[in-house]
Amino acid sequence: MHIPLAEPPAAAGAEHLEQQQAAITRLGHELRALVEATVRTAASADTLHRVADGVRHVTGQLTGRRRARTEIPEVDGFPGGPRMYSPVVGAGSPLAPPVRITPTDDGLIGHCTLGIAHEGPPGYGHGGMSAMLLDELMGQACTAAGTPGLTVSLQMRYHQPIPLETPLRIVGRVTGTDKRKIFAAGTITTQADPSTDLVTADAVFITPDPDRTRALFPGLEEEA
Ligand SMILES: CCCCCCCCCCCC(=O)SCCNC(=O)CCNC(=O)[C@H](O)C(C)(C)COP(=O)(O)OP(=O)(O)OC[C@H]1O[C@@H](n2cnc3c(N)ncnc32)[C@H](O)[C@@H]1OP(=O)(O)O
Repeated sequence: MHIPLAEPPAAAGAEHLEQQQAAITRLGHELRALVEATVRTAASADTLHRVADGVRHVTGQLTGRRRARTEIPEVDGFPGGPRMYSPVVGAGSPLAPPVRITPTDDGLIGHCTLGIAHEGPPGYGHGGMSAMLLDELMGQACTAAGTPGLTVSLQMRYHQPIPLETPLRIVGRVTGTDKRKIFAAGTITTQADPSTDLVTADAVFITPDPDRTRALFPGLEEEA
């Protein structure tokens, strides 16, 4: 089964889409600022209770239709398009750094800075965050190469701790294919010193067969 990559939006509706994405991006930015303030604050218990009440009030304003679990958001393109709520690249997700990705001749490069909210050892990034960053970059590299797949194996090697609040460079590239299997490799370095690998990874992705693809992604089936 050929999995069609997401098309760019048609001109009609593109303006609405851009406005929606801009609003989602703005809310994501403010939510990340809230998360950052939350994990750094030394505010008193009274202040924390007052803020919690305020946040509960704000959350109550996000009413209306809720997206179903397998529904692909109208602001997204899947696979190969924007993922506004991805915990890695989603501008609208308070969980995401978010990573900004650009294509290269050999794969993809991502840029991001991890904050205290992504801390593992004090002052350094959580190992699970590194795995998430590399899984995403390698997965997106598979899609960019025209062979989208799901991760079935992820081998991580942690050489040095990832410094927080330091611009990072994440590389993902496809190294080979074998029928439905796609092999990929990735590295994390700082932007200042791209020749010193801090974390490296190898992964295997598999393009699901047609029946599995339809079962896993009913939203993709409707679009295709
Ligand atoms: C549409 C995409 C959108 C892609 C969208 C991308 C979004 C990016 C998101 C980031 C990445 C993720 O988080 S992905 C989420 C985390 N991953 C997952 O949840 C995947 C869970 N796994 C699965 O659902 C399943 O394993 C599938 C559907 C991926 C594959 O199942 P299957 O189709 O039954 O495959 P199966 O027959 O078992 O295996 C096919 C071939 O691969 C080999 N194989 C199986 N496992 C491994 C393995 N660990 N290492 C090496 N090789 C393996 C088998 O021996 C066989 O080789 P041979 O006999 O043919 O030689």
